[in-house]
Amino acid sequence: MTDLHTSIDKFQFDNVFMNASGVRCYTKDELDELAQSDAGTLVTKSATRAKRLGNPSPRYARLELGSINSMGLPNEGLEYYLDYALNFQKAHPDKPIFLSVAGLSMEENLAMAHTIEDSNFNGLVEFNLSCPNVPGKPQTGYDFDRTQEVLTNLFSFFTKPAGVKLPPYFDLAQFDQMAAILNQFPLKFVNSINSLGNGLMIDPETDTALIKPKGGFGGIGGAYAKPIALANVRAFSQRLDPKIQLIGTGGVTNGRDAYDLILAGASLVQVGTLLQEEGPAAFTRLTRELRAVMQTKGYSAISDFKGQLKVLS
Ligand SMILES: O=C1NC(=O)NC(C(=O)O)N1
Repeated sequence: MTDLHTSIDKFQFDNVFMNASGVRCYTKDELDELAQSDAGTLVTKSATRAKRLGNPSPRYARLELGSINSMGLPNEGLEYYLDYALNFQKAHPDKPIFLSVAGLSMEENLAMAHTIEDSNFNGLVEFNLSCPNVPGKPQTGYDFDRTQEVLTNLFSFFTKPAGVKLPPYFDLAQFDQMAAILNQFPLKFVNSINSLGNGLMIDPETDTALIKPKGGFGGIGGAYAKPIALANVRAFSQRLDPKIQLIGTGGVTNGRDAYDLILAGASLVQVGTLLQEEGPAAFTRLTRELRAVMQTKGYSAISDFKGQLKVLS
């Protein structure tokens, strides 16, 4: 029987699949649905200190090969998700979960990190450095000096297990530069990628941008993202200290897509657009399909093929 068990640092998960932050994880009810699904764990919607309404609708649209979104970090505020996480870990001590935070400033990120550090949260924290959709706010992950500064300040006091959610990079020199920064810090994981920032799609009937915020600019997810996600996971798995594990996010529509992210080096696989469109039952299908691919290949465990992408010699 194929085993989908995986781990990050000391944390064990009985299944490689989980949601991508922002998808079906805004409310306690949505989070409970994820917890009851076949997913191995879950991550909360990226939190800001205070509750946010986010951008005006329409702010999400399904596309032929994925999705476009400019949600603008709508969320219930950090306390809401921290409260959920503390209750969850009491009820499910054997199921570690992820808490995602996305401060709109250095001060906000550090303030939220202090709140979490001072709490009894015993899961993993995902610092989102890559939201592309807050008007006027650049993606921290594209500013190397700022990233260095945020992580330096953060790890001057933060001791809980943490990682970062990165935007996609498209230049090998950027992989080198970013990996050199990330390797300086006690990160447990790097999650690549967030949506392909600031795409644009058009309604053919009305010649109008599909979504309202930012003149129609928004993050692109789904099948469009797969080759970029594979490259980013692979590039960082080749450059990061082995202590820093990869989470692969982007373009997962079936078991083979998940298998490919694991081949590229991912220890966990996050699902966004597909989960948004198919619901938590997607995890049951993905699990079945990944097991089938593994069986075909003669693998019985994730470790049999993780990071084993071959190249032409
Ligand atoms: O980090 C994010 N990535 C996205 O694609 N969208 C959300 C958002 O807009 O809140 N945030």
